[in-house]
Amino acid sequence: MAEASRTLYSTAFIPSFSPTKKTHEIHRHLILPRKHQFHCSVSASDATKTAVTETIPWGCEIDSQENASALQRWLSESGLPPQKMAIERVDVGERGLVALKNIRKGEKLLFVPPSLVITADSAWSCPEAGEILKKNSVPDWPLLATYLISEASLMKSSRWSSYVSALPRQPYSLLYWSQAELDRYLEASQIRERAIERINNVIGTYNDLRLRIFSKHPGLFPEEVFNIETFKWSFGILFSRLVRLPSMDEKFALVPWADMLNHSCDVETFLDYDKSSKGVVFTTDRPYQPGEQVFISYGKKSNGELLLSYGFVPKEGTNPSDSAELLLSLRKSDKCYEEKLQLLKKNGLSASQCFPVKVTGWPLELMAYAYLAVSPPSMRGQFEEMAAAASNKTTVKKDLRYPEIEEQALQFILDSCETSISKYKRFLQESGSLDLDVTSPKQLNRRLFLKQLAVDLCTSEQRILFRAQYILRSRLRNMRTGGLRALRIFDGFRDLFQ
Ligand SMILES: C[S@@+](CC[C@H](N)C(=O)[O-])C[C@H]1O[C@@H](n2cnc3c(N)ncnc32)[C@H](O)[C@@H]1O
Repeated sequence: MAEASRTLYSTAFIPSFSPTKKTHEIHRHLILPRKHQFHCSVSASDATKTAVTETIPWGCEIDSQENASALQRWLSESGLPPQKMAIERVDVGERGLVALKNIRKGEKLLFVPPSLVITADSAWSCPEAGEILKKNSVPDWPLLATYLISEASLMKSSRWSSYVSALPRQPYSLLYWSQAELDRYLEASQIRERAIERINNVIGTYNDLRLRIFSKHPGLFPEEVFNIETFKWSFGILFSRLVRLPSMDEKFALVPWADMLNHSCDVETFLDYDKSSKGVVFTTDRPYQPGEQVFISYGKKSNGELLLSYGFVPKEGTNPSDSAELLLSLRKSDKCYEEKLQLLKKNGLSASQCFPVKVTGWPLELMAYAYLAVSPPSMRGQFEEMAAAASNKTTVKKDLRYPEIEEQALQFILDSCETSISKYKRFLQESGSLDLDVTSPKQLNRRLFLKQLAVDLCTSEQRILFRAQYILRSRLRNMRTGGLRALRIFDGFRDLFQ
């Protein structure tokens, strides 16, 4: 868990946006107050999706060099200092920043001035609209989403016009997958649930704004402009480009130019505000030669999280922060089911809970949950401490040990792991052996592109679960053979005493 908080501190791009997420990740990002959320069904049918791309008049094709060059010109004219990088077409991420000169390890780059950064405090081209949102205490994420739509709709009369024109018209993220696509391709992965939750959050946020604000000021927020399709676009942009700047009071920001940097799992550097140079910078943690693409880290995220927010999956085995969510559930047949459930709820958990498993192991919370799930009624006195240790919201002692039920707990985790592996196996067998090395949906049709992403994700998650399965089986084998040996010795003693 300490790892999780450290991870989030160093996170540059911060897309997470799921207040009801059933996982052990600490939320440091802004989330909408629950009372402002509505539960709507996901309606992103194929037809809707086509409509999205057709009705969003802003932005460009994700690989457009022309719009990127115009952005570069406008930024230079608007105060961006001369750069050691330029936007170019790249192999990883379509467009990216490429070194023009030798860049040393430890060098500060970018220096984007605050005047070129979009935050919740930025001036609105239509100030009345901004004032109404602020009067209604709209939090940063929905405020920035509305700001982006408002500025985009003003086209050339917005000062951000060149920036908006260079943004992707359809950002890659699971927000743009239909319910049918999520069901078909991500059935085995817990990321499917997170995507549905996120889509519902975006729809709920939009509905809330519409009811509370837009419908009361139709002149300022006409539905032709402020609708669910445009909100999906603006949230897609925020999920894939918004950063939190630790040294700028943790402010959320869109940083033109800096947001052309792609992610690499091999680097750890992230964007921040540099008080001495008064600009947004990052410090390279490796050297680059002219022509090489320069990367930053979007944070220590699993492949599933990268797909969820950014729409890509790193190559198998290249992401040291990768994890697979393992779902554990209380058994309905458990005599103490209700009692255990109440204690879980008290600790913010539920009857089914996901825990992140890595190739290097699993969190102590997962083991505590497993102990609780298998403990007999005679251990009632320990239920409370087990439930508390299973939660990442408490600071209680987590490293619990109950030797009398350890074997059952490990078997319980193994069973859940194998149930999950069988789902991945089924999906991967049915999808055949795709290996298309796809970097752009333009190269292929959408169906194949999404399928390849899903195959890449499921292969990497399955690999992690295979590793967990191996460890669990070995431990159980050792326990059982150790137990047998002890029994045999005991039998020998018994013979002696008879
Ligand atoms: C902050 S933007 C980076 C600039 C982006 N390439 C562009 O042309 O606008 C994030 C998006 O870049 C792409 N991207 C970033 N890192 C990537 C990677 N390692 N592999 C594939 N795509 C990547 C994804 O489409 C992601 O949603």
